[in-house]
Amino acid sequence: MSVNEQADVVVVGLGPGGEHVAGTLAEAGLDVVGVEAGLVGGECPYWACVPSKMMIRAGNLLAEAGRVPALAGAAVVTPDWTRVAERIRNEATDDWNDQVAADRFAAKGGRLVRGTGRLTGPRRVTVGDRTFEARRGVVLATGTRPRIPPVPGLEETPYWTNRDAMAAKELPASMVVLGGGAIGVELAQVFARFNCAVTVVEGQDQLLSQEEPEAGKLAAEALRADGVTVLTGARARRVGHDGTEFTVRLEGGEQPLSAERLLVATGRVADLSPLGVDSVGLDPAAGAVPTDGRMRAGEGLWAVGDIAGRGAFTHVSMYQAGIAVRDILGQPGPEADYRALPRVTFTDPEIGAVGLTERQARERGLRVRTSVVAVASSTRGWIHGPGNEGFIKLVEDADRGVLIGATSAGPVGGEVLYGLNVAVHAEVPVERLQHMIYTYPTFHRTIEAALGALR
Ligand SMILES: Cc1cc2nc3c(=O)[nH]c(=O)nc-3n(C[C@H](O)[C@H](O)[C@H](O)COP(=O)(O)OP(=O)(O)OC[C@H]3O[C@@H](n4cnc5c(N)ncnc54)[C@H](O)[C@@H]3O)c2cc1C
Ligand SMILES: NC(=O)c1ccc[n+]([C@@H]2O[C@H](COP(=O)([O-])OP(=O)(O)OC[C@H]3O[C@@H](n4cnc5c(N)ncnc54)[C@H](O)[C@@H]3O)[C@@H](O)[C@H]2O)c1
Repeated sequence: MSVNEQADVVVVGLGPGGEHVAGTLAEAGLDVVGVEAGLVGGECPYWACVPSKMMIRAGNLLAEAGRVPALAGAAVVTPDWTRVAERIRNEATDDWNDQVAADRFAAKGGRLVRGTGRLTGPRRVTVGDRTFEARRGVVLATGTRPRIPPVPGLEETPYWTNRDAMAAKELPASMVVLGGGAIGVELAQVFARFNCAVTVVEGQDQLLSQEEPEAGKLAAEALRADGVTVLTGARARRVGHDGTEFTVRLEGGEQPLSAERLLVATGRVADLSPLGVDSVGLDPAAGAVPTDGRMRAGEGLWAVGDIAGRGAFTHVSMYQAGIAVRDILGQPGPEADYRALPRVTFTDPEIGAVGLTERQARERGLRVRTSVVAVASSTRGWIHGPGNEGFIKLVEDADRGVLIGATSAGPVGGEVLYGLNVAVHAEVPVERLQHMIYTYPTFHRTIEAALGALR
């Protein structure tokens, strides 16, 4: 009979959230087992945030060079994807090898167990033929996988997900992107800037459908300026592949789209059933693990990151990890608060947002004042010239006189968002924001103009 192994805490999944929990608890002196089925570090460093932002950095350089003639003379650039692919392989992912991360965890005192973990009861995780009993409890941090929509024919084709796109040594000549959310728009723009003919097929009426309509419109204009064909309100009816080329037939469309590659970027799902959540009384068919403000999902059970369903972002997973760590160590601190949840889509222009959209605020029955001011109308935006597209949109709870949402789009729009993030998080009265000194001539001075334009 095998004897169960003991630990203080077992963390299942070592993406950004799980790695942070496991490493911090191990450093604090707990006996921590970290279970990882893939690479220590998870999606973000190997197939998501980091390599995609390296691609974007490269694409933005090309675009900036294209603005030289208007402002500074002449520039001839020759896009070469091999430089991007090499940087991702050599600098970002170590050729998709996680030894450095595994060693880092071991150096903190953690015990790495490679394999697929499964809950087999309260405080119990089984990995292959080993079962671990966690004295303090189990932390679930297994992230998400791409959601593949049930479009007839799609499953039988060699479609790409983000993983294939991040590992591409060469770019296809043409690509259809299914889904115009964060992944779809970021990668569509990069690929187009490296001369791939891209078509984005988005089911909703706007790109970035969870953001402000102005954000979706701006993203569409930016993509079109880079030569991307943007189809909104468009749904794939059937997908095929003849060994060389994809065909995508759209609902109501006559001519099918054809392309060398098809990237599916239609959201993410958490797979709770194989995780054995039913063994602790949770619903395996649910879309996420429900958690309280301390990231508790039950007795001796916590969940952090994408799997908690409160925003699929690395910064959310790290934030929740910090809260779970405090709770496990019995340390005081505030509970999770998502009022000022920030996100940035790293297109050019960057589109950052925090808190509620105008529509979400109105749906909550709030009395709302809003404003939208173009970055180009600010001194800095005007000086910047080509590439100055963008805007600040503010959403104010008029009864309380505080901002509850904002969008910052433009050059470094994600950085400019920071001030708005503070305002929403700390509930700084609009009246006080209006009487602050804003450095001249910065992009963020558009915030001052937008505060004055609230109606
Ligand atoms: C293309 C792309 C770009 C992105 N860009 C950004 C960005 O710029 N900024 C941002 O904030 N977010 C971005 N994201 C989202 C970000 O990658 C995720 O929110 C983040 O990785 C989630 O972290 P996590 O800890 O929840 O899980 P993950 O990173 O998904 O890691 C989960 C880990 O658990 C492991 N695992 C799963 N099941 C088991 C099991 N049963 N047993 C053991 N191990 C298991 C997996 O192998 C994986 O390593 C991007 C995502 C994509 C796809
Ligand atoms: N910069 C960032 O922070 C960043 C970048 C990439 C991804 N991410 C994270 O990863 C998550 C996943 O990204 P994503 O782009 O896959 O998801 P998403 O939810 O952001 O967007 C998916 C889009 O696909 C559309 N869609 C769904 N089914 C469709 C269909 N059958 N046909 C056409 N369109 C369809 C949706 O309407 C939606 O607009 C994001 O929600 C985000 O949390 C973050």
